[in-house]
Amino acid sequence: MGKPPNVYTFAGVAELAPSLRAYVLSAQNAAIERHGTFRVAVSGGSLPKTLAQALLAKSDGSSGDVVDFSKWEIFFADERCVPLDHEDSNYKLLKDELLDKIPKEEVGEPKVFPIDEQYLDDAQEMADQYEKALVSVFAARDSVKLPLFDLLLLGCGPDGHTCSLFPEHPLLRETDAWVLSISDSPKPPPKRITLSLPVVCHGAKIAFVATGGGKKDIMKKIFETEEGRALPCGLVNEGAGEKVSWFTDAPAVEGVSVPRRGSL
Ligand SMILES: O=C1O[C@H](COP(=O)(O)O)[C@@H](O)[C@H](O)[C@H]1O
Repeated sequence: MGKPPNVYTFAGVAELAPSLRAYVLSAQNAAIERHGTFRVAVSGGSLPKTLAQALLAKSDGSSGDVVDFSKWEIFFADERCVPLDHEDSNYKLLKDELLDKIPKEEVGEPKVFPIDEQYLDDAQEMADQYEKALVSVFAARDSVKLPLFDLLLLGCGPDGHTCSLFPEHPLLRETDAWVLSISDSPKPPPKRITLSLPVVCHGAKIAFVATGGGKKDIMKKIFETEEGRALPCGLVNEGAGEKVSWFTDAPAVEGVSVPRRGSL
């Protein structure tokens, strides 16, 4: 690995949210400058709530602190094979926490890429169709080896999983596909689709948000042990190095020694 990931720590979520906002908007502004759009992959779990707290806050009025949702293309880092209005749906979670609360007249409306509900019974077909959606946005599969997300916003499960990439699962060895299916997820629901590890690590920027005392043990494992470095979150740290930033609160990293603590 080159340079290690950045780890930012705040007293709590209220203190973390403004820095997450600054980080996301810096990625947004750079992406719009580069290619006119901001392509983001978003996780479910605890992330959408914190993200909403960051993005729905009032702007400080500076030129860089403007959310331009009209330029956002939002994809799902992983999704459960359930209807879009199901309690387990990552899309529903994002919709309830963030999308439905966006003041569209002020900051525009993002283009969102949910799963296609007609493939709910067939996780592999669902993954193939989602990959096709990525191909249509990120150019032809043959000409682009991997899709380049401007930013991936990820969670870290208490077992070290991220997206729907679970510890020791054979999907971690996948090197070719962009989107994978899983039918034996150890965390319910069992049928899901997920971005592959190479796609995650290829992202221009990758942010993990891990908050609360419930993450302390897994953070210790990821940052302090060999075993933890082989967990999905550890593999992203290893594969993407300094492109990775961890947004944590004090309870999540209490007593954890991290390689590089920074301030934004
Ligand atoms: O099942 C999932 O869990 C992870 C982690 O969730 P968290 O609540 O511990 O933050 C999440 O990132 C992923 O998108 C989701 O499908």
